Amino acid sequence: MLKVSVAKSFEGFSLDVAFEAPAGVTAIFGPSGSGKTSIIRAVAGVLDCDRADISLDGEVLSDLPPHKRKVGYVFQDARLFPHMTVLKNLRYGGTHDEEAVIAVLGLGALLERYPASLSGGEKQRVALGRALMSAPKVLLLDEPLSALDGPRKAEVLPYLEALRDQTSIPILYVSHDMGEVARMASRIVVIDQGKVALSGEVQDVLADPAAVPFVGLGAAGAVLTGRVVGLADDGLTKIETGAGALWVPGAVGRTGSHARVRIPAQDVILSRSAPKDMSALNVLSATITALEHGKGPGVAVALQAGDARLLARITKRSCQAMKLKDGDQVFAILKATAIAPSDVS
Ligand SMILES: Nc1ncnc2c1ncn2[C@@H]1O[C@H](COP(=O)(O)OP(=O)(O)OP(=O)(O)O)[C@@H](O)[C@H]1O
Repeated sequence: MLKVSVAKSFEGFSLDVAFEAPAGVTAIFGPSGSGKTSIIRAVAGVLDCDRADISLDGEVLSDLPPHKRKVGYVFQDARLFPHMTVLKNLRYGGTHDEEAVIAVLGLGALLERYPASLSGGEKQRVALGRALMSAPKVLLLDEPLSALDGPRKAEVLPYLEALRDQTSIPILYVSHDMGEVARMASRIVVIDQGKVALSGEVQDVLADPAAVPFVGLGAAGAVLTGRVVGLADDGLTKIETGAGALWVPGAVGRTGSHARVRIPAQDVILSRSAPKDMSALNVLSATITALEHGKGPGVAVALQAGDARLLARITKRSCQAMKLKDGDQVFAILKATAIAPSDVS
């Protein structure tokens, strides 16, 4: 377990946060300038803090200089040495588990190449490999995909997921992109103006109506976990989740594999009665557990569907017309095509 408690004042900005990150991915999410990079720099030991209590499995890191902390740090840009081959860049980090690292990041065919000949996604994979070969006990990823375009991101994400699944160290993952967070992270720490606004399991935090003001309307929404049942002839995949069965577009994973599906709050429609003669394929029976009226025209509606939580964002007008209140039974309707392939993993 990584325990972080740090404070630092700059002119006009002060950071004061405390959170814990177990093995696996903890996302550090927040708007630009909220203090995410400062947190990462504090853990790495390169920010001179006013207060720093950082420990890993009981061992105090904050007293150690950066090179003794055993942290791997990957930045937005790969920062590779241009005059060294990929292999030499990797070995600059160390030689820990070299074969396994090269395999998990798919670097075998790139080893003799120089950074100038690599795509942005390939460079980031090398930067990840270099960090891993130093045998880190903590991995710090500061927006590792933000400099990449959509297709490059999509190319690197599966490698990041494989890395996540094969390592058992805490990974702090800074990102602005909730789709990425929902895919990669099991926990999230939401930072707002240098403070922890919310933290916890991704499923719980994102389905919490109180998260909407912090994560933004577009990012709010549930993350459901489930198992792939199979691909139908018409190109839709069935996923059995705690909230019920969902149909999502395209071929998604092997039958029996684990899947996560992000359901953005703004893509959920509510109905009092079971819809008939309607094109939407995904209709989940749910109970309202909370209603949070925003400052604008919207209401965030928290729902319990089976053993999963969902979040819907509807208008105040609809909420009044339907007379919705806590404890009401409703149907949550989700159009299959609204589930983007990148939101399923
Ligand atoms: N060395 C410094 N001197 C003065 N102010 C600083 C310094 N480092 C960071 N800050 C300020 O601290 C605040 C938080 O910066 P930080 O880079 O941690 O935010 P962030 O959430 O990572 O932002 P972004 O998403 O844009 O990278 C900003 O207002 C920034 O200007």
